[in-house]
Amino acid sequence: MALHLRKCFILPIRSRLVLPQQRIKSVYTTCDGFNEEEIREKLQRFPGGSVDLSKQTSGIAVLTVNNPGRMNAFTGTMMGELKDRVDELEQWTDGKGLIVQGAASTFCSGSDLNAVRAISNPQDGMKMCMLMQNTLTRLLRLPLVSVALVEGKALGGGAELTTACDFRLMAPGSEIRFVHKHMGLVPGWGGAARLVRIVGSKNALQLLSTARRVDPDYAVSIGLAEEILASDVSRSLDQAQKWLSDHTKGPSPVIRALKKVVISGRELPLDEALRTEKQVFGTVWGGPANLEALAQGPKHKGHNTDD
Ligand SMILES: CC[C@@H](C(=O)O)C(=O)SCCNC(=O)CCNC(=O)[C@H](O)C(C)(C)COP(=O)(O)OP(=O)(O)OC[C@H]1O[C@@H](n2cnc3c(N)ncnc32)[C@H](O)[C@@H]1OP(=O)(O)O
Repeated sequence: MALHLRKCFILPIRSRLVLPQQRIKSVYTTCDGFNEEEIREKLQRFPGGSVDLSKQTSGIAVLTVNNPGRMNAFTGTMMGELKDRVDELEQWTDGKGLIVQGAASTFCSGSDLNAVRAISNPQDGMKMCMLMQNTLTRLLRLPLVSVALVEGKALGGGAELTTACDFRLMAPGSEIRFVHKHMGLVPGWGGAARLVRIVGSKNALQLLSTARRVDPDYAVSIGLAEEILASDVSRSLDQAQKWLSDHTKGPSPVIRALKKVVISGRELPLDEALRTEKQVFGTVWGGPANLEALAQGPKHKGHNTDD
C-alpha cells in the first residue's frame, strides 16, 4: 500500500493538459481508485451499437454515436469504444477538426437505461462516471476544433456529450435536454462543470433544475449553440463540414496550436497559461507556415482573406 501511495501524486493541472510533447493525461488515475480495465470489463456485459470514426484527408474527422434502435443510447461497450476512438484521435497528428454526431438524424439519448439499471449501485456508478469523465475531458482537450452536430434529441448523457465539444450546431426542431433531475440524478459525465463554463452558472442551474427542452433558438440566445442549420436535414453533415472547414482553414500545426493555447487559457491560472502559450508559440514561430507567410509579405489590407 505504501509503495502504491508513494507512486500516487497529484499532477499539477498544467501537466495534465495537452502540451506539444506530452500525451493528454486523464482526470482520474489509480490514485483515485480508478481501474479502467475493471469497469470496462463490467460494461462489456451490456453490448450493442458502436462508436464509429472516419478521418478525412482534409484533416476533419467525423465521430458517430451509432445505436439508432435505441436513439443512440450509449451501451456499456460503446462507452469503451468512445474511449478507444479518443485514443485514436490523440494519435492523429494530421487532424485539425472533429464533428461529433449521432446516427439516423438524432444525437444521443444518454446512457442505455438497461445498463444503468444493472449498475445502479454508487460504486459502479462512480466507476462508470470516472471512465466517461476521463474520456470526455480528453475529447474536449484534443488539439482539434470540435463541433457537436445536434439533430433530433440530445438527452441526459447525450446533452453532456454536446458540452464536450468546443461548439454546437443545431438542426431545426432539435433539442438539448439535461433530463438528469427526472432520473433523480445530477450529470455524471462532467456535463455540469462544462455547462457552467459555456453558459454561466445561472443559465446552467436553470437548465439543470428545470430539465427544460433547449431548442435551437434558446440555445443560441444563451450561447450554448453557435448556429442553427438550414432545414434540409439531408445536408446537416455537409453544413457542419462547411462550417468547420471555415473555422479550420490553414495548416493543421497552426490550427492545433491555436486550440492548445485556448485550452490552457481556459483551464490554467494566468501565469501557467502564459508559460504554456510561450511554449506553444515556440513550436510555430519560424515554422514552415510562419516563414511562408513572411515570404509573401503583408496581405491583410483590411479585407477578409480566405487562404
Ligand atoms: C449521467 C447521465 C446518464 C446516466 O445516468 O448514466 C444518462 O444519460 S441516464 C439516461 C438519460 N436519458 C433518458 O432518460 C432518455 C430516455 N429516452 C427517452 O426519453 C425517449 O426514448 C426519447 C429519447 C425522448 C425518444 O422517444 P421516442 O421518440 O418516443 O422513442 P422511444 O422512446 O420509443 O425510443 C425508441 C427506442 O429507443 C429506446 N431508448 C431510447 N432511449 C434509450 C436509452 N437511454 N436507453 C435505452 N433505450 C433507449 C426505447 O426504449 C425504444 O426502444 P423499444 O421500446 O425497444 O422500441
